[in-house]
Amino acid sequence: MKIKQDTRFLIIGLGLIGGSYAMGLSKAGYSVFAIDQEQEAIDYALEKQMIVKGACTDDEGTVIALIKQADCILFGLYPSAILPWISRYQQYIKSGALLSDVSGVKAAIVPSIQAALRNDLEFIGAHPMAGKEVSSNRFSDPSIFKIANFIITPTEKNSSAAIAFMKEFAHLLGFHHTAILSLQEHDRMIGFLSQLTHIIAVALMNTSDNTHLAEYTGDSFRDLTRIAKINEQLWSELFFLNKPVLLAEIDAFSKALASLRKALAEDDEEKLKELMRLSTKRRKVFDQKQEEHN
Ligand SMILES: O=C(O)C(=O)C[C@]1(C(=O)O)C=C[C@@H](O)C=C1
Repeated sequence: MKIKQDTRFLIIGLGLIGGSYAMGLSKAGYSVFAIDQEQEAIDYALEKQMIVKGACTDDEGTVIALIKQADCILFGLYPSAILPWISRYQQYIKSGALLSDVSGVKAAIVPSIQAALRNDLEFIGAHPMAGKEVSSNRFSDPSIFKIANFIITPTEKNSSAAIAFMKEFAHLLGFHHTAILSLQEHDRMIGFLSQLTHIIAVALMNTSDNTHLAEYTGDSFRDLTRIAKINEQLWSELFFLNKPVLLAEIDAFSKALASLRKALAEDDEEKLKELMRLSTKRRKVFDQKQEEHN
């Protein structure tokens, strides 16, 4: 299984990431097709030449025709919507096709998808670590992948050919770096790196009604709360699907916050400075690793 110039990609769900995949693949010369529940998303993708052909979910005849000719199907759907889609439509998928997703959680969804899939098809999880604080394919922009990491989460059900295909896919979309993680490693990593950060941004924004402070703010508040403008449907689903990991991360964060509070309340200047030196040291190592990466 290799990406060939005539490989036909079908994107299910033309949101920000689905749309950015479509745009990037089309720009690289591939034939991209799409299915979305909104006719408006299809029309926009056609107008911007992100896809060759598209179908709205209720146009059953065209949907089935597009599924039948696809070599690679990419789900830009919410995680919980993938399995029902597969149950309904896998009967039409071409034998040997590869399926993948963009979901921010893996252990809760990948094993059940793989178990439900026909034996002549293969599903491999993937997570593009890129996004914006807006949804809709109107904001599609494949340049968001340029500085981004791409994570592939194979299981024992995946072939080395499928892993190679996804690596090549990440390369052709311009991802900066590709990593391989198990489903559990992925979910532990994402619980801290992405989910806890969204929780903190929401909590910070909700600490008080701070909207009148817009005319005074500097970068610190702006940077820390950019992601507080959040899609509650998607993110509540992601949080519940990774609940034990996220609860543990929230507890660890609360502990870190409590030690800062304690040092301040007890006028323990040395402790306060020690905590700041620790964060500075860790952030410097993080910066260094990012630079080595670039
Ligand atoms: O940059 C943002 O707005 C993001 O939220 C991107 C982000 C992240 O948390 O870093 C969010 C979700 C994706 O699954 C991957 C990356």
